[in-house]
Amino acid sequence: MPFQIPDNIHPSCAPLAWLLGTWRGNGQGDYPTIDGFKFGQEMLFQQDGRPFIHYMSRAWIEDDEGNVVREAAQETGFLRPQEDRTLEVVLAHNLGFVEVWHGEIHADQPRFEIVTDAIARTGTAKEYTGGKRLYGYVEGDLLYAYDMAAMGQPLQPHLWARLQRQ
Ligand code: HEM
Repeated sequence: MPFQIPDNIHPSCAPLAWLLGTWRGNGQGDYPTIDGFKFGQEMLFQQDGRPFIHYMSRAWIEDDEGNVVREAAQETGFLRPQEDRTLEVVLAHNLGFVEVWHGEIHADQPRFEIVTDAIARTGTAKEYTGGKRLYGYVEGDLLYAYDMAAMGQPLQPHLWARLQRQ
C-alpha cells in the first residue's frame, strides 16, 4: 500500500512525514577499535498531531548468512522539527548515553543531517563524545549513516544501513 501522510500531522512534522511508520533492514558497522560487523535493525517513527515524532529502534548482530547472533543497540527519543526547518532531537541509549542533537531538514529533498550538541554518560558507559547522522529517503527506502567520536578516536563511520518500510 502506498505511504499515506496522516491527516492530523502537525505542519512542523510534514517535511519528515516520509519517516513515519515501521522500518526493517540491514546494515554494517565498523570502528578502528573493534571488528567489523553486520546487523539487522527495526525502527518505529510515530506521530500524534503534536510537533514531534517519537522514535524507537532496536538492532541485532547477524552472521554472514543473516542469522541472528545476539541483540545489539537500542535507542529511543524524540524528533522536534521546528517551523524554520531546524531539527532538535533527544535520544537515550541502552549503552548509558543521552544526547541532544541539532540539525537541518533539507529544503528540497527528503533528508536531514544532525550533529550532537551535548552528550551525557552514565558512570560505566564507554567514552563516547560526539556523533553525526545523515538520514535520507531513497527509492522508497530509508538510508542512514552514523559517524561517531569515541574511545579517543576522531569522528568517523560506525554504522550505515538501508531499511524497508513494513
Ligand atoms: C545499529 C546500532 C548499533 C550496532 C549494531 C552496534 C554494534 C556495535 C558492536 C558490535 C560493537 C563492538 C563491541 C560490542 O560488541 O559491544 C560496538 C561498539 C561500540 N559502539 Fe556500537 N552499535 C550500534 C549503535 C551505536 C550507537 C548509536 C552508539 C553511540 C551512541 C554506539 C557506540 C559504540 C561504542 C562507544 C562502542 C565501543 C567501541 C570500543 O569498545 O572500542 N554504537 N557497537
